[in-house]
Amino acid sequence: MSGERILEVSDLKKHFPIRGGLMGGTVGHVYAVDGVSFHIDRGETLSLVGESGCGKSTVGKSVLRLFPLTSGQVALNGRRIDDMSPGTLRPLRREIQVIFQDPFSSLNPRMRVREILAEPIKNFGLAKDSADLEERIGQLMDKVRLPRDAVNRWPHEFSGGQRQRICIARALAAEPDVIVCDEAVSALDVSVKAQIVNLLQDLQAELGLAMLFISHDLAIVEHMTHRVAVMYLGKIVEVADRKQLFGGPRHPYTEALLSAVPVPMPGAMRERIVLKGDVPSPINPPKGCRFHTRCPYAFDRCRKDEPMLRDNGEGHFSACHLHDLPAEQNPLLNKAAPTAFRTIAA
Ligand SMILES: Nc1ncnc2c1ncn2[C@@H]1O[C@H](COP(=O)(O)OP(=O)(O)OP(=O)(O)O)[C@@H](O)[C@H]1O
Repeated sequence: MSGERILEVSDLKKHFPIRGGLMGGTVGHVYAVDGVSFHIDRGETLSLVGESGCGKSTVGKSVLRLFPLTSGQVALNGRRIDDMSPGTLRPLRREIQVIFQDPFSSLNPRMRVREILAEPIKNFGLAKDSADLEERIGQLMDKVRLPRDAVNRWPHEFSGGQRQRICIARALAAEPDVIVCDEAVSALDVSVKAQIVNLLQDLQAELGLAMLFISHDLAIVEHMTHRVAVMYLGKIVEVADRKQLFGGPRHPYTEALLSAVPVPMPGAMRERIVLKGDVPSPINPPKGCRFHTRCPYAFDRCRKDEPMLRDNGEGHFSACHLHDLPAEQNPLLNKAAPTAFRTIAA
């Protein structure tokens, strides 16, 4: 990785107003994203993981500026885009592209593949002439390993995996620096999933793309990411390098999430940690640490003070009061082996 910062997000908040009452006024807010910071460098993948409803997609949509932000900053290639007018932002949209989960609904059924790929090239004025346009379209098909003559076909003539390749080609057509993959492989069959992940990794290495990989599937993330950020109820609770995070989680929520990831080893299984209760509502998040209502290690302070995300060693960030206890009293540091690798005979 070059260390060239492509995307920088600082204290991002997105609160959706809840309308109600007789006059239809604002009666509350959904605190979907409530103070999230991260960065992604050229050639790097940051995966954003967490249970459904924790705010992952809202982070993705916020950095794509699909709606106005409540507060915070988003810098793309060093320029702030969070407060840009739609007109100023339009040409910069080339630099950040998205691949959504459902390749069936994200392609216009009335456009052939050629037109789908030509659209961003034309919109951003990237082709010199029609011969250049045609060559670019051909090269995009090569990049995603589809035959060039398939450009004359309609989206419904392709399988799910092939359609996702077309979505990737469309994202690449704009020559972006960063791609947001919002559950981009979640709807695909297992074998197709692996092929698309491999393709994304190859393209990243070839083009130096930065990737924000939004996923609830930790088994996929473990296979392909550089760093991981774990979200819970609108906040990032842990960020670390892939090996650090999977090898020794420093937040009880991450520890529980990892305990549910299957181990690719016959006869072995992880010691499963089942969290009590449901995820609280993002309309009225718990005071103190948002995770304390479900945390197996919660103590008094967790119910009162909100823990800050901070470096608890070697760039491994977590937001948990346990790290203020003496090491021998910190249950996260006193495992026989890190949860992710602890196996017990089946
Ligand atoms: N437009 C909206 N208006 C009101 N609330 C919203 C809106 N979009 C999302 N939310 C709420 O914000 C919270 C976070 O949603 P978000 O889709 O970002 O979560 P997620 O982690 O991506 O979950 P999933 O994987 O299920 O999509 C949820 O409680 C959701 O209901």
